[in-house]
Amino acid sequence: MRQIKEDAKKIIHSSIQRVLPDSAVKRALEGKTFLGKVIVIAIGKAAWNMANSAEEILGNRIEKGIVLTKYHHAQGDIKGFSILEASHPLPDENTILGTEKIIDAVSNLSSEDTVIFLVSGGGSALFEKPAGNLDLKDFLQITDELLKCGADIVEINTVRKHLSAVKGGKFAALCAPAQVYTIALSDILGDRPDSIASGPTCADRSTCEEAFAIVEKYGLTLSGEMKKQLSVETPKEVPNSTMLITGSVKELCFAAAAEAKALGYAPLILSTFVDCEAKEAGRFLASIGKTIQQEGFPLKGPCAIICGGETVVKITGPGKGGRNQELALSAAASIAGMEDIVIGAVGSDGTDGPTDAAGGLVDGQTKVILDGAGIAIDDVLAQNDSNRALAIANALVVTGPTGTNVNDLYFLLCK
Ligand SMILES: Nc1ncnc2c1ncn2[C@@H]1O[C@H](COP(=O)(O)OP(=O)(O)OP(=O)(O)O)[C@@H](O)[C@H]1O
Ligand SMILES: O=C(O)[C@H](O)CO
Repeated sequence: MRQIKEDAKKIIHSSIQRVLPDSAVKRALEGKTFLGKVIVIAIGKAAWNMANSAEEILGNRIEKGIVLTKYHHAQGDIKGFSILEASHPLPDENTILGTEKIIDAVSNLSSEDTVIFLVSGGGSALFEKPAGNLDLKDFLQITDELLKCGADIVEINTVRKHLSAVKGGKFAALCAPAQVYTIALSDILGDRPDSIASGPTCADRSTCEEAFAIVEKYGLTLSGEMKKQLSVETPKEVPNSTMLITGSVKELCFAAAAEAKALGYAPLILSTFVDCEAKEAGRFLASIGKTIQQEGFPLKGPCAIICGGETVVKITGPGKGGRNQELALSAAASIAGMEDIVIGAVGSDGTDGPTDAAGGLVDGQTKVILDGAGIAIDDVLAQNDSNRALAIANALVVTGPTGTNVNDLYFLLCK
């Protein structure tokens, strides 16, 4: 059992290392020529790594650079860059201050100048200036409601784009007449460009009508000013902007499969679009493990079933946890007592919900340990308290900020 867990840890570590954005950003910039001034703006959880790679390629060509990332995600100074940090997943004053500095840096440019925009997931919370007369308080309220209601990220961002002065293509308009070249690391299933960090430089495909439908679907609270801003349509064309997507959950799954194979497990990538409730995904993955061990298909052990995605959680309790921890804990209930099986769920960014863990790694003993401690998994899930339970069962995965952000990896290893 110990070996299979060690193998699972290697798969987590190696797959995340292989999807760091560094070499992809370098490839995207190598050999490119820019006429006028070059301003580099990097936002999101992977902003520091992306900016650092841009600096290695462009060096003194960069007139000004700004990184705006999550607290504790910057890894030091980068020559020519201001390094700013702010709160995630809920914005704070530093979000708005940082965003204003970025707007200043791209104001008064000419049509010969270029803004290189390096964008990664987390950018929606980190890069924000409220539209119209909205303020930070309004954003805290609506973001909190959106994150707790069970809406998926495309829905969440449809609402945020209409309330923001920089999302949904509006940042590209602020850069005009300069050209904007966006290099994006995708944490959106299917890589819809205008949803990645709410598409600050993309023509927005979402509409006011869709935003109001989401408000109604989840019963969100709107002030008068929010209703007014939600009725203002986002740009449907951004002629000064081009975009390249350099990485996504697909690469994370391929990397996990390669490492599993190297460790002697026959890999099968089952889905890169898992978007159901976290606890349902956990039970489903466990059911595949049972099928393998009892029926011998779709693979015979040793094998690895690999999925990527972003599940949702409807927060109903006061506990502490995250999507991946909830998935892993739910899987633990279903594989209780089984041998030679582990199930892992991790966020590639290294943070799962408002916790210090990246996710969970469980086996047949996890529930046994929790039973022994008098902890019932169903109660924990009802309280959304997966972090505490997995800590007690020694089943947390802790990586710290990884420097990348391409959704979540779910896998099972079976012998
Ligand atoms: N107690 C909890 N249990 C389970 N999930 C939680 C809990 N508290 C918050 N969450 C979930 O955590 C998510 C936010 O945290 P996280 O940073 O992991 O999201 P993210 O998708 O990586 O963010 P981004 O897309 O902006 O990079 C929300 O979807 C929220 O539903
Ligand atoms: O920041 C965001 O909006 C999410 O991470 C999706 O990119």
